Amino acid sequence: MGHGIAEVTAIGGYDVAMRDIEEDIVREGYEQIKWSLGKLDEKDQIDESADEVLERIETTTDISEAVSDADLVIEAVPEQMEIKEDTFSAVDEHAPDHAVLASNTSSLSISSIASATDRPEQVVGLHFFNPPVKMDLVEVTYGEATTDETAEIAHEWAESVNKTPIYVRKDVHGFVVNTVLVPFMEEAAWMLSNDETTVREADATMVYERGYPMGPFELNDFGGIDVAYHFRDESGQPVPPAIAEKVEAEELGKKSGKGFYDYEDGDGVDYEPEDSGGYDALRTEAVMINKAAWLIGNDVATPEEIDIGLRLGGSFPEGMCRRGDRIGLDVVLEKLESLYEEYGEERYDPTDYLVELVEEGWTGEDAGKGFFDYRVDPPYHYINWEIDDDGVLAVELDRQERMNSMSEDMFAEIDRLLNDVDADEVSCVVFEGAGDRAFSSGADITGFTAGEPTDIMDVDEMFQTVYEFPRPTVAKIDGFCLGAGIELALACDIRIATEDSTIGTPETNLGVIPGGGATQRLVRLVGEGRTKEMVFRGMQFDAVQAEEWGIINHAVSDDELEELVGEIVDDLVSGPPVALKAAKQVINDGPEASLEAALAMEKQAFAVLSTTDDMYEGVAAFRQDREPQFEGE
Ligand SMILES: C/C=C/C(=O)SCCNC(=O)CCNC(=O)[C@H](O)C(C)(C)COP(=O)(O)OP(=O)(O)OC[C@H]1O[C@@H](n2cnc3c(N)ncnc32)[C@H](O)[C@@H]1OP(=O)(O)O
Repeated sequence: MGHGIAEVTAIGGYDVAMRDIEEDIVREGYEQIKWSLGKLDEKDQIDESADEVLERIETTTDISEAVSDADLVIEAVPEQMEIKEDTFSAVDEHAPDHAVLASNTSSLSISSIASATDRPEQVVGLHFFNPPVKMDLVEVTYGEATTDETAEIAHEWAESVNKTPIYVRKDVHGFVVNTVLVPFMEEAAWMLSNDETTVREADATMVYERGYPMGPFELNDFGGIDVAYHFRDESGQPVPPAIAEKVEAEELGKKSGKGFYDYEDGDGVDYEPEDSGGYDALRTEAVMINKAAWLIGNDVATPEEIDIGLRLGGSFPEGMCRRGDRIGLDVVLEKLESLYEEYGEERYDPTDYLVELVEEGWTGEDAGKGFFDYRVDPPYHYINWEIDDDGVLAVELDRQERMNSMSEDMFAEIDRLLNDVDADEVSCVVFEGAGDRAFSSGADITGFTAGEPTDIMDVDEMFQTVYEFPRPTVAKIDGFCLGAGIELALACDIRIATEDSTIGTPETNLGVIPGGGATQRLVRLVGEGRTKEMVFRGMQFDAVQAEEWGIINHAVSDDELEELVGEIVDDLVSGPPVALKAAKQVINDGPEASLEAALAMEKQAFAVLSTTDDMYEGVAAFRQDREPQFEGE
């Protein structure tokens, strides 16, 4: 883990001294960084060359040499308190007074670690997820003595190396992510121990019916069953027998060849969709939501932070606060109360904050408020947007952990934004994807088996809203643009992409067809033959071919993208708003009418426009040889 953190830090532009106790170990870490940077360089995922980044990393076995001029020291030694304390005490002795000392522990107390130093107020947790190069999340954890200033320095530093930090405001065991995530595995293990489920039934239900990326036993095997065991044991909590027995038998999961599944003599993870059902998913989710409520009620984290943590750290399709608001907190509370009555276990005891919300009637989205407030300016979780002084509405699809794939919520947020925004304040809309990998990789596939067919069919509303939005829309594509991603782009008026972006309609590979308008919009754009070939074969190709086929307007180099989109936007901003609106309407509606009717539509629009102030302004500007100043009147 240490070398991964060193790599991320160097990619972020910092000089790094990487220290381990033996030359061989530190060299091995360096070689791994070199290999990883080479791969990133090859895939064009770093701005500099691998060698340039490597130049910023030096290795040593001498702790004083490593830390004597450091501003930030990040420890990633084995998870044993004694080793942590020894390391912190040595670092404290040699690091400059101003230096912040951080621990990458995932389970030990920051306060205890800090007590080995004379500067506990400058000690903080910086918990990375594995591998740090790939995983975006960092938990910034306060110890008892940590000052806001120290936590802010750590938070800002994490942002500066392109990570997404969340604050963990109290030093609680498991911090934010594991506090909520561990019950996902544990509750299933309790149910298995009580013969209330089977491994396959639990995994299949959570994946195929509830949309989680892995089942609880699959996840346990993946992360190591001993890790789950120690997590419980360290906190003095009883361990589910199903987990303890596996650890005793040294069946620790994938790494040992056998866990809940058999990876050596069996088929490994082998549950099927038909195994789902029967498992009490709400029981698991209620316990997790109860934990989330406990974190909020005790000022450890906000609902936003918890949900970002679960999405980025646990690859969950949505956070548990959002999920709780959807399920209904009254339903969750009722479930917990009945479990508490039946089993008497502390984990079912509803936390005060959850009870308070329900008593106040704030039971979730349907009530207008739950963990989140949906009443005024409901939150946008999956898109970022702003309108600049020129009226350019920039919409960024932001679900980077899943290639900006579109969940039901993201579809709804785009639709809501375009319906709620005052179109008169908008000159044009530009859609793009957050991060540097994708515009959007399509609809969220994990939602396919979890949702009702009617929910999935509802997505077309958003595409239609985009298509009919009365202002010009532009898709700025850089990276994967697949499935619903290209369908959103096709609903836009103009599409610009970087040359190596991947455009395609892979839906038939999933046994479905495009459902956001591609079959119809593509056929109108590129004809039946090409549409059928693309859709039937689930084709994906680069933007140069997409331009050749007429699917996008321009394929440009990485350097040219901003410039060309900027030029187009400038033209749209300075164009005559009423005429652009009319042009869009006539161009959109014309093909659905007979030529005669379409020409009549155009003629009528022309006639109306010829009475506008903008037309007089256009003509006057032409005569006076100046740029027109259109007012949209
Ligand atoms: C009505 C509309 C219907 C549709 O749109 S159907 C969906 C059509 N789209 C697709 O079939 C594309 C699916 N995605 C892919 O094929 C690949 O991804 C890419 C080629 C885009 C990229 O591949 P790579 O570079 O190897 O990345 P990675 O590890 O596959 O993706 C990173 C994380 O993103 C998740 N992800 C990507 N696309 C989707 C998606 N469309 N729905 C849900 N998750 C997605 C992955 O699973 C993974 O996640 P983890 O890191 O947890 O393993």
